[in-house]
Amino acid sequence: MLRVGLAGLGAVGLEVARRLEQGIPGLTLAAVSVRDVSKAQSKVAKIGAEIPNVALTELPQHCDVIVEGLPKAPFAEIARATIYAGKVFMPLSVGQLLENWDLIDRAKETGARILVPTGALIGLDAVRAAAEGDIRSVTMITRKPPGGLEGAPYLVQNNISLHGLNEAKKVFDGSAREGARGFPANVNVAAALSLAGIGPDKTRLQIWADPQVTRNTHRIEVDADTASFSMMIENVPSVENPRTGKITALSAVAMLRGLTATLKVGT
Ligand SMILES: NC(=O)C1=CN([C@@H]2O[C@H](COP(=O)(O)OP(=O)(O)OC[C@H]3O[C@@H](n4cnc5c(N)ncnc54)[C@H](OP(=O)(O)O)[C@@H]3O)[C@@H](O)[C@H]2O)C=CC1
Ligand SMILES: O=C([O-])CC(=O)C(=O)O
Repeated sequence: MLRVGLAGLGAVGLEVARRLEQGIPGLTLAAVSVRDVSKAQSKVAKIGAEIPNVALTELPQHCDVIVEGLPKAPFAEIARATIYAGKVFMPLSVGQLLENWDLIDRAKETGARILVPTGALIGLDAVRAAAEGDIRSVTMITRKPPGGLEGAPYLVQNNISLHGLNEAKKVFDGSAREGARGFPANVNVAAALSLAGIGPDKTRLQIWADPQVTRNTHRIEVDADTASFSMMIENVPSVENPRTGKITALSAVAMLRGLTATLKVGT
């Protein structure tokens, strides 16, 4: 059995916990790291009773695989602990991976693996395949309800107000790296896309605050020597955190399942 640990039990962590509790062949929920055990326990009864709640830095001692579903601030703590311990690290705060890039070299030394789920996005299988050839351009266009973008550092730093918006407004146009830095709770998907394709500096990103949309919408356009493709996903917001699409947690579950599956489909 592979022992899974969950760092954070919000929209991502709680759903992954529920699915593990229901049973996934070859995987067991071994430990969690949460701030409020009683809050977690009201949703997954075994937490704190049979499943230990431990400090973030201790989680890797109890587990083979860690799924990270934290805000930006504690990311580095769990990422470092997991990678230094040579375990499998599955981050959802992918933008923070770009900010802690030294961890890739450290993982090569310790034997750790960093597996990034497709998350709230689509089509990273095709982008990875195209990257084996020559990709000319990758562009992502994200549309979110203005409320979902409120408080983003880029908006604050540039005095961009979304108050009373009644038509779509482009609030960012730049590289995936700059976008992930300026909107750390909003476009981890752009960081993942960039890692699958041509990197965070060449991947272009537009972010629109759009009062007409109720779902977080991401469109990808890729031009490569092997194929040109465009794909769009409209994410249903999760109950625990409306900024996070429901499919994000399920993407991590699908990736976990793939760790032990006999038959695995997709690149
Ligand atoms: N890659 C992708 O496609 C996507 C990535 N994301 C990203 O994934 C991450 C998780 O998202 P989501 O689940 O919605 O986030 P939530 O805000 O719903 O949950 C975060 C969880 O982390 C807990 N937490 C905060 N600080 C600590 C700490 N120091 N130790 C332990 N637990 C802590 C919170 O606890 P408490 O409730 O007590 O504060 C909460 O349970 C975010 O960075 C988000 O931006 C989101 C969507 C798509
Ligand atoms: O859920 C989404 O649509 C994407 C998201 O928040 C992120 O990438 O951080």
